[in-house]
Amino acid sequence: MMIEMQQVTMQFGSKVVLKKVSLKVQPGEIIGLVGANGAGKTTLINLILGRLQPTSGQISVLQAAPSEKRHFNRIGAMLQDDSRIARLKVSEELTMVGQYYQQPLPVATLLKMADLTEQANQMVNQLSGGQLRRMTFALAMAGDPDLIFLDEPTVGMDVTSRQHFWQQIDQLKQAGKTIILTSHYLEEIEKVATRILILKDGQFQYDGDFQTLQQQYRSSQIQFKADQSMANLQDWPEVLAYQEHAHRISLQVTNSDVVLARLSPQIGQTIHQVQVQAGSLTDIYNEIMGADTDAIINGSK
Ligand SMILES: Nc1ncnc2c1ncn2[C@@H]1O[C@H](COP(=O)(O)OP(=O)(O)OP(=O)(O)O)[C@@H](O)[C@H]1O
Repeated sequence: MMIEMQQVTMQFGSKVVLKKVSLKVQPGEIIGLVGANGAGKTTLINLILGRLQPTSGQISVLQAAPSEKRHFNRIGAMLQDDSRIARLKVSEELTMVGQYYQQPLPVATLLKMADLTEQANQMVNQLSGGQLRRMTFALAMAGDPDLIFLDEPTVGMDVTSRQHFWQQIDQLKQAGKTIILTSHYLEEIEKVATRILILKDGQFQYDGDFQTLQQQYRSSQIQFKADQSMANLQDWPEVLAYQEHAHRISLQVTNSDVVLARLSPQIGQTIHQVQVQAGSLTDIYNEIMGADTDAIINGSK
């Protein structure tokens, strides 16, 4: 077992962030931890890393206490803060940090993984925001860890860097590493995670794989061409969102069977080219979070 949490509660003063949360993580799992700002994702990671003590409950990591010293060689964490060490070049900092580990990855490998080969001789404090994020990734990987934490890893990365980053994560996945990651880019989580945890109101509202989540919520997208506006569809209880653009109507629905059955007399008459797509993690997330998450994610709302 890589991680075991039993009935963990975390309070800051009177604010309860996690309520009796239990979690078991097996080797090779890629856990996508999602939830609104302030849901407690970083707090959960900090507890597992031993950077915070729970108010109550037990946590074990690699069969020992989270703060156990020997974890240093097996755990890598890319947290939200990027630290800049002035007066060191990228390759120098990676060499220096590598010396602390028993089995460091070669600097050239780290540079490749983080797509920083071209910046190897650049000063760390002169890297751009996205480059610095990649540097933080390289530093997290320096000891070739088995258990990897990635807290909003792709924030600030451009499109190409982001793609390169997820390719690396895919390789780590193939290599059997265990990864816990948070991201507000849910399409990224959907692709890479073998298990999704949705944190809301201090507990996991969902814990399982994406396919099961899709079946459970049956949230889907229906798109079609219509001869006229059909804004009245917004009143149907199964319709979560309605969009119309140049006679193309797009619906996010809770149960596509019900909606299609009701639309069926019009299909081929006033409705054409019907397409149905299973819901994305973003659709399902919106459904779970309900109306109180207008702020969300990816600017999709
Ligand atoms: N050291 C602390 N002292 C007091 N409150 C804290 C502390 N750390 C976190 N909190 C509070 O705990 C809650 C959870 O914070 P946390 O950073 O874990 O959320 P998150 O899910 O990671 O959010 P985000 O998506 O914004 O990163 C927030 O309300 C936050 O204000």
